[in-house]
Amino acid sequence: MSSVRNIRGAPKSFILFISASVLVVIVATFLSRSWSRLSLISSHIQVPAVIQSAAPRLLSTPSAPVKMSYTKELEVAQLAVQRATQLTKRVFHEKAKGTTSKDDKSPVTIGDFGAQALIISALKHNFPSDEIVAEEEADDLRTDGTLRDTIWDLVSTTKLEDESAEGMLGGAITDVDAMLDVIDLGKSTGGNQGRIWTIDPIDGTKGFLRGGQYAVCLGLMVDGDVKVGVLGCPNLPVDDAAPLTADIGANQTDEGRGVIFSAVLGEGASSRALGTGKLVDGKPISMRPLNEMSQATFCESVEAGHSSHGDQAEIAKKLGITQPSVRMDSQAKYGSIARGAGDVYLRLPVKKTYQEKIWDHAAGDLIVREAGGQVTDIHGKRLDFGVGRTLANNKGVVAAPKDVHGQILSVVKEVLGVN
Ligand SMILES: Nc1ncnc2c1ncn2[C@@H]1O[C@H](COP(=O)(O)OS(=O)(=O)O)[C@@H](OP(=O)(O)O)[C@H]1O
Ligand SMILES: [Mg+2]
Ligand SMILES: [Mg+2]
Ligand SMILES: [Mg+2]
Repeated sequence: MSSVRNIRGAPKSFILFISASVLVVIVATFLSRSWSRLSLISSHIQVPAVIQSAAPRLLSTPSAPVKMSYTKELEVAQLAVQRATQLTKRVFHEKAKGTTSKDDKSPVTIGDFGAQALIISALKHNFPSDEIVAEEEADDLRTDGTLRDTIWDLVSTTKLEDESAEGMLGGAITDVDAMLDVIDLGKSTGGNQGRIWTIDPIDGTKGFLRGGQYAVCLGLMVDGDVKVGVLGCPNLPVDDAAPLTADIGANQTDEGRGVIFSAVLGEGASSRALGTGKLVDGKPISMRPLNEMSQATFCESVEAGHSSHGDQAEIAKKLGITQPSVRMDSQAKYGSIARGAGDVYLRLPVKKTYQEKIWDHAAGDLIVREAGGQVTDIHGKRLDFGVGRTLANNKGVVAAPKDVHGQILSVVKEVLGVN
């Protein structure tokens, strides 16, 4: 029987099959390259948040996970923190920093109330149905007219210099009574359901009063997990490579100081100079590799009542660390180790009954983890932000580069006598 053959004698059907296969491969390669080029281009285009979050759902197969980048949340949070730091800096430079004492005897200033009002108003403008857990409440201001008017004077006159940035935050609060109501929107009980913002308008109030480190802190939790974290640190050097120094004291100038640390879960951490209008460009940050434990720099609280200095010193000694620890107030400690200016932050419980507040740790925890660190309590448990306004399931904090965290934790447990 004769069959149709080509020059090398292969059957025609076989040649057709090979040609079709080659064609399929060429078309597939072309499509996949075009797709990645398209993705690359789209990553440089500012696409509205609503389209960004919907796009993966529309383009991916039904089983693929939906990627949320929290673009709008991050931008609003950074701008809100930036605006709030303008108010706190005005308080420091222009106003008498008179304090009132809270029930736990800790200080609160006009800066704390004012910063909280400005941040909540920006969040409510952009995300009206989100809940908020914030440190301060307006009770004292409702009965003290002078205090209330001083704060209103600051809040009503603090704006970002860039109109579109200020517009994104919704502009000014309408009047003094609205300001009190806005401050009191931060009374959510927290938990592990839905979207909850956590605000510490001035963390390290004692540091703020001394002219030392403090931080304006904002975090977004979704179902108990921190997704976005932002820390504004007006008194830290802008330069990520600047050596870590203790409290800078009351006579500092703002020159070369002021930094915002930010992170989105799964997308890394960054730092940028704290400005007064639009956000300036940020750059990625990461913890520094620690080749020799003896070279590690430890950060700890200034207040011995917040973290045991004695236990910290013993832990450092057992690890062979000779350098004295650097004491600084606030979550500036988290930001400093995240950018490799220090290595380890220990917060060692002083009182059995004290429960850490979620606003003292949410942003810092995410920023350190996104910069390559591990953050746990003294028992090695991840910090659990989903159980209310406090970290009721945790004791203390151990934050360190991922690869040495276990080694440090075992010495912490040994010195504190815990499992
Ligand atoms: N007993 C006790 N133990 C642990 N922590 C406490 C305690 N009392 C208060 N606080 C909280 O400490 C927050 C200040 O953070 P730091 O400890 O990092 O700063 S400091 O160096 O001690 O000033 C501080 O935050 P701010 O009130 O925002 O300044 C408090 O929430
Ligand atoms: Mg406080
Ligand atoms: Mg605080
Ligand atoms: Mg505070």
